Amino acid sequence: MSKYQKIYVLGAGAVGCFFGGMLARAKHDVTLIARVDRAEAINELGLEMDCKSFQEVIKVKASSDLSLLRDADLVLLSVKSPDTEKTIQDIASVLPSHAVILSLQNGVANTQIASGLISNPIYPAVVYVAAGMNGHRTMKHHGRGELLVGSLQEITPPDQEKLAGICALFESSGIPCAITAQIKRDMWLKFLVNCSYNGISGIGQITYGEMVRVPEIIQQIDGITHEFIKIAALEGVLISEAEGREANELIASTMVTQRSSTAQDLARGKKTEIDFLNGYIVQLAKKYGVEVPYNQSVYALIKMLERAQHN
Ligand SMILES: NC(=O)C1=CN([C@@H]2O[C@H](COP(=O)(O)OP(=O)(O)OC[C@H]3O[C@@H](n4cnc5c(N)ncnc54)[C@H](OP(=O)(O)O)[C@@H]3O)[C@@H](O)[C@H]2O)C=CC1
Ligand SMILES: CC(C)(CO)C(=O)C(=O)O
Repeated sequence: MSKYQKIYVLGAGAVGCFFGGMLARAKHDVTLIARVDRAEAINELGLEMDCKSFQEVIKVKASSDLSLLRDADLVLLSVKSPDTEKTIQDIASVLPSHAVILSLQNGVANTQIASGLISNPIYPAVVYVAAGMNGHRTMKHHGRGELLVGSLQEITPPDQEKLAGICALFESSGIPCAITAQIKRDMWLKFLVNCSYNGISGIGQITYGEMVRVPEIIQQIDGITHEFIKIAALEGVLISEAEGREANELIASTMVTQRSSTAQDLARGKKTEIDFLNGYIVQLAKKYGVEVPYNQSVYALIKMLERAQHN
């Protein structure tokens, strides 16, 4: 029997509904924590999973009540990065001390932010899935769906046991999940593709498949990647140009019809995660006295679009 009996998905958006839905489909005890309207819609009619390999309506509990987390064994943190701090503060007094948090978020800062605010064990996951929400109760899957999990510190035997339990839970639900001893590097490799694709997909509101048909966009991606690799090296993460190119190409070929989560935020008039993506690279570049004009341009353009929406 899994040690993670009570699972809460904190942030029932695209990623939360994909992974939470898969766990609920495999009959695990899952509650999606969502905004009120979404929770009502899912409780009333179920979560529709429009996946590459199946289309089903999944019966899963949903609520906007964070006090439910008092009996949590596992929390899948799937709010956007700008919401991490407040969300963790909101659950800090509720969550039992044994509950484990797994961050399913992009970027390389969330686990550290969260662990500074709560004493529960918290692990990062590197998430390769392409998903979006159509309305409140339909999750549209555009490709992949696998996880790498690890610890930002050296993996101790108790960490190993917790991470193995998490992998067993996901594997039992049809989600490939592996423990990696080099999670920092794996997070940076995923972070790279987010810097390459998310902003540009958002600016153009275009899919990855459409993006890579434009030679000038390929040049932009190459420029972003070149700068990114320099900054990663300064942060102690060595990624070769060939690895970077391969990581980028794999996204375009496995998630052809996806628009980035940043594009989805802009389309909804929501603040994006850009400060945690290209903006983070810009911030590090300032610290190291390095120029990153490609990342700076994407960052500035997303900031402009965000501001235009909020004026
Ligand atoms: N979409 C994708 O394909 C992928 C996304 N990711 C990453 O996963 C993370 C989640 O992304 P995604 O699922 O796309 O984001 P979404 O915006 O679709 O989902 C987040 C959801 O959490 C809700 N939320 C935030 N705070 C609370 C709260 N306190 N109580 C209840 N609900 C709350 C948000 O509501 P509201 O919008 O009203 O604030 C939103 O519905 C991000 O870090 C993203 O970068 C990683 C891989 C792929
Ligand atoms: C993998 C990818 C690029 C999928 O869309 C993603 O992480 C995102 O959109 O934020």
